[in-house]
Amino acid sequence: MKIINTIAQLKSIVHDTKGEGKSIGLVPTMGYLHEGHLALATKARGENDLVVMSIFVNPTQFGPNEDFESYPRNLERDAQLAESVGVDVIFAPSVDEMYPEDGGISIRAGRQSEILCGASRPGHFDGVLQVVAKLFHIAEPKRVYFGQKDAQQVAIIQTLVRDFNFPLEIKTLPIVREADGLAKSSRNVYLTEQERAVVPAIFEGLILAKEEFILHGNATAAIELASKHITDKTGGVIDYLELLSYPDLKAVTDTTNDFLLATAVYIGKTRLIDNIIFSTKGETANV
Ligand SMILES: Nc1ncnc2c1ncn2[C@@H]1O[C@H](COP(=O)(O)OP(=O)(O)OP(=O)(O)O)[C@@H](O)[C@H]1O
Ligand SMILES: CC(C)(CO)[C@@H](O)C(=O)[O-]
Ligand code: BAL
Repeated sequence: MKIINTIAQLKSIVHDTKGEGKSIGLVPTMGYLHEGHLALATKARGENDLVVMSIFVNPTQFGPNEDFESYPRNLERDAQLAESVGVDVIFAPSVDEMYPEDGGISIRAGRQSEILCGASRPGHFDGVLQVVAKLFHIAEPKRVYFGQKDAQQVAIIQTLVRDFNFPLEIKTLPIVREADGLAKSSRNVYLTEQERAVVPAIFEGLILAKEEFILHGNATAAIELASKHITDKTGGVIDYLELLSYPDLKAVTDTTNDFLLATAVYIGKTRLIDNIIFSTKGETANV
């Protein structure tokens, strides 16, 4: 496995790979890898000739009071894990390599970014689109792999690919969870032992809400049930807990087929997100 830091190095590898008629799978990450990331890489390994994983904590998607500086980083550990699942190339550029000067051109995410995480993190999805658009151009992947844990991110990137005609396929994988249901996240390392013990209640709350909604069709009651469960059990502060149609992220109607039940919860200073995507019959939907 190669670890490279410059765009020129990656472009050269891409040029050679494409010249041989081989396919490239891209797994964009911010590093500090866990089984969620490794599931994406494993899937990519099975479907592409060359697997490129980017590891880049992208400053343009963090707000001024967010955790850009403290976000966990450990390239050595990440490299071992990535190699163990067959990643061929880690692309780990510096901030200067990706953004050579201030005041360049940015992308503005559309309607789907005005709600959920986009409402509490203004500009976040503009930054995500900026970096993924660059990665798509640099790595020229045939397939790009994202986790459903960031369901709003997937929906917005699908819109980017459609509206800007990127010649690639977005592949989405289900959320990988700890044994007690907590969604795996690099930010879980921020949790104290006491916080870690109570956070499975976030997923429990989502399940309660989903079951309530499937049984009675009352979104407000479902959300109240989940909010109460999560607040009572974790002592956290709910940033949002909403039921929307997926992937268009609009208010649900009688004709909605796939639902996104999504939440963000502050546990102390740590902001955790989780969601369930399901169909009218309650089955987990393919996204
Ligand atoms: N538990 C998970 N299951 C499946 N995919 C995941 C999971 N966690 C992250 N991913 C996916 O991995 C990719 C990289 O995500 P990222 O590096 O931000 O990891 P993360 O653990 O979500 O970090 P954090 O939530 O702390 O920002 C994204 O496509 C994301 O959706
Ligand atoms: C897609 C991504 C790597 C862009 O920085 C990031 O938002 C993430 O890790 O989900
Ligand atoms: N996976 C989402 C990246 C972020 O929180 O900025």
